[in-house]
Amino acid sequence: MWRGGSNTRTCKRRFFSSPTRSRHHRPPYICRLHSRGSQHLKAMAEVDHLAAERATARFDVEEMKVAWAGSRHAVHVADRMARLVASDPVFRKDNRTMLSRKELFKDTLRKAAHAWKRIVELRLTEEEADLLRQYVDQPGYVDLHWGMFVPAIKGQGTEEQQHKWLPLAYKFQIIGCYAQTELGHGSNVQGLETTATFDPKTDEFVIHSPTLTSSKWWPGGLGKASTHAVVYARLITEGKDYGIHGFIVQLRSLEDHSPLPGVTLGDIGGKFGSGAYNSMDNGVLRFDHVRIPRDQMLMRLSQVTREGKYVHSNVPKQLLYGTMVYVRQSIVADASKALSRAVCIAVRYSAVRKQFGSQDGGPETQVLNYKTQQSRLFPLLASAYAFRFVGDWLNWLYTDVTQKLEAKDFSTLQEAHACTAGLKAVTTSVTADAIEECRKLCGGHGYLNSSGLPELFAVYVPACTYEGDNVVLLLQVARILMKTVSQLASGKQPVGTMAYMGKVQYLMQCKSAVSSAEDWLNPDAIQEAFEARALRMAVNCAQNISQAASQEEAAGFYERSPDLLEAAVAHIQLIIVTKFIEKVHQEIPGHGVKEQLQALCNVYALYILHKHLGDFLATGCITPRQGALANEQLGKLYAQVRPNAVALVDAFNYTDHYLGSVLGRYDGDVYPALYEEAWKDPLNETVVPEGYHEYLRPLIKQQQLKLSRL
Ligand SMILES: CCCCCCCCCCCCC/C=C/C(=O)SCCNC(=O)CCNC(=O)[C@H](O)C(C)(C)COP(=O)(O)OP(=O)(O)OC[C@H]1O[C@@H](n2cnc3c(N)ncnc32)[C@H](O)[C@@H]1OP(=O)(O)O
Ligand SMILES: Cc1cc2nc3c(=O)[nH]c(=O)nc-3n(C[C@H](O)[C@H](O)[C@H](O)COP(=O)(O)OP(=O)(O)OC[C@H]3O[C@@H](n4cnc5c(N)ncnc54)[C@H](O)[C@@H]3O)c2cc1C
Repeated sequence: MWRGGSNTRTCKRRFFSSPTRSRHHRPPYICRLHSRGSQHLKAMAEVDHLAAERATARFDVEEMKVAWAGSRHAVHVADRMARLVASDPVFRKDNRTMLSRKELFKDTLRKAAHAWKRIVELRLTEEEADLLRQYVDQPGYVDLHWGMFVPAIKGQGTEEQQHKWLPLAYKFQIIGCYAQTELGHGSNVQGLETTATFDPKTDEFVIHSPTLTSSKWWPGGLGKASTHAVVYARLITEGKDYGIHGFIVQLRSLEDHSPLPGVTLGDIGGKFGSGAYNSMDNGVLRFDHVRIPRDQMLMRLSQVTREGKYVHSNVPKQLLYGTMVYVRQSIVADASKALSRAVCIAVRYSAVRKQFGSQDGGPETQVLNYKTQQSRLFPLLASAYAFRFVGDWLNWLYTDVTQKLEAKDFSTLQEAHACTAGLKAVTTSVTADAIEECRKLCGGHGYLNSSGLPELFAVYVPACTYEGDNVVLLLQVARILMKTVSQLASGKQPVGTMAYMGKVQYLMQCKSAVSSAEDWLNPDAIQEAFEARALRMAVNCAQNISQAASQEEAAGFYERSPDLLEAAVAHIQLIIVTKFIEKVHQEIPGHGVKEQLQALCNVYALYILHKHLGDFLATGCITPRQGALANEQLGKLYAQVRPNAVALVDAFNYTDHYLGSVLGRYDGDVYPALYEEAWKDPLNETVVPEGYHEYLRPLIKQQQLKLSRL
């Protein structure tokens, strides 16, 4: 219907020699087809191409929305904020990938200012304001201002410092960022080089970048927007280096935004993908003996007295890393958002897209009906739900640990570190790979910017690196696992998410009782297999490290680090599976909702088991036959998910604006939208492209001349 080949050919001839034309003077063929497209769009606007899919759902979608969002209130607020953003033309984002870097950055400033205006005008609550910013969906300096600068002051500043700085930040009288990473060091925080030397004569710190590699490099919001930063630097007083501490440093004038004396700063340059994270002004910063008052050192954890004496409060020094722990837990929640967006696009489009299957001109097969499509897509759908629930749990853990820390109980600090680091690493790696898989699941159209997937990938993929490189974070988890295994012999009972290791005698020798595919639907069977696999992998690593008797323990750890990574992943996957099982055990209202979540939980667990079958077999937790039965059950579960798939992504409750994808439209009317979108590209502003007269015409003429001479 839309393959108007003959029209196109005629018109191309007609305009071959015409000069460039603006979009407002479209050639008739474009206008004709285009207006047909618009009319069609209008006529079809009320047609729901996915209605048949929605009709097959065997559960109450509205109640699933509640299960996904966490409460009826959460659904309501999110819905209101999403619509507020979607209906406001300032928040338009469909042209983002076509903007130059400068235009994109200015657009980000405009959106941030407009969002703030709306927040103030409408007197939005903190919860509403956070959601509004989320739905604006454009990385920018505000993410770092609210996400790291404010939390760093809250977590590491004294009451007095909070009292002074937070009201300024809350009202945007200052804009802040988090300046930790340097050109030479990011992962190794203790290796940072920037210095903060106390000068008792003036009661000031002198902040200095002694080398090129000590230049701050990467902080978001630093390049162009921030007036202030929390800067991490080596504290030197009385001639002694006391290691890394945080300092509030003003960078730019509050009058004209020019850098203060001794401060050199700018943007570090374009990043991966069009649009995407280029809206963020990641920056470079150097200090040349910049002086700040002593009371701008964040002094909650340790202090420097007027005389220059260093005093460390009686708290673990790792509390300095508290802001990173906070952000890592929020990144897990973000993973489920990014993953669910990609999956929503791929599921809806797979239900619309048809290929093959008809020999006689009858209807073709929806690609969602292909078993291969299901086996690639449904585990990702299940993972989105799994990450959502483990994210909620992690948020609870973080809040609980924070309350304990307030009461000077540091016993759960290690648990918080291991869970935030490990879950951040696993969920971001899976999500980044899954977005790319969703792009492939959408075939050629997935590669178009208008599918929304390239930009989502480009925005998301640095999450595998920022807030801690995923490998570095998993090695932290592995270290804690090794410590826990080594303590088992002394009878110390592990707690929290490590508690299962206390069942070492049983888990090291247990054999799975599964004898049919259905047996794998028993959560106890799944739990036991995952616990045994994780523990056996950790114990194997510990034995291998200790057997390298000639080596220091650290050298053994280094040698075995690839295996340790896998052991850490197994432990984290166990946590995700456990939290999903616990969620499904709760009372969940709504017709069919619990059954669907149960099915997704089983898909998630059995998919991981299938994917990592080598681990399960090598550690002897299950037999090859039991592995085959798990795969058989997985196939049955996919068939169960199939009629519910579209409704399961509808439950994410995303507006078309937030999804930003012509393939993921709620109404499934994909083709006219794709067609319409193509004409918006700046390259289509003229029929004859710029450069034709300089390069194409002479080339063609030259060839014609050569041919005519033959
Ligand atoms: C819908 C889509 C949306 C997408 C999202 C939109 C955009 C959102 C915006 C996001 C913006 C992102 C901005 C990014 C910001 C940043 O990246 S900030 C910089 C982050 N940097 C890092 O994360 C650095 C990583 N490195 C470290 O954390 C540390 O260097 C290290 C690797 C942990 C090592 O630390 P070190 O001090 O050298 O210690 P170790 O010797 O390894 O360990 C000593 C003991 O300390 C314990 N420990 C380590 N860390 C912690 C911690 N955080 N909390 C508690 N305890 C910790 C460790 O276990 C050791 O314990 P013991 O063995 O008992 O001694
Ligand atoms: C988009 C983006 C935004 C950012 N925003 C900020 C910000 O706002 N503020 C800020 O301070 N920083 C920010 N960062 C910096 C970020 O935190 C660091 O890039 C990150 O912590 C990784 O450190 P690195 O770059 O030093 O990587 P490296 O450590 O140099 O990593 C390079 C490679 O070495 C490997 N590696 C490193 N150490 C080990 C080890 N011990 N064992 C095995 N392998 C190892 C890594 O796995 C990786 O493969 C941002 C980065 C990005 C990409």
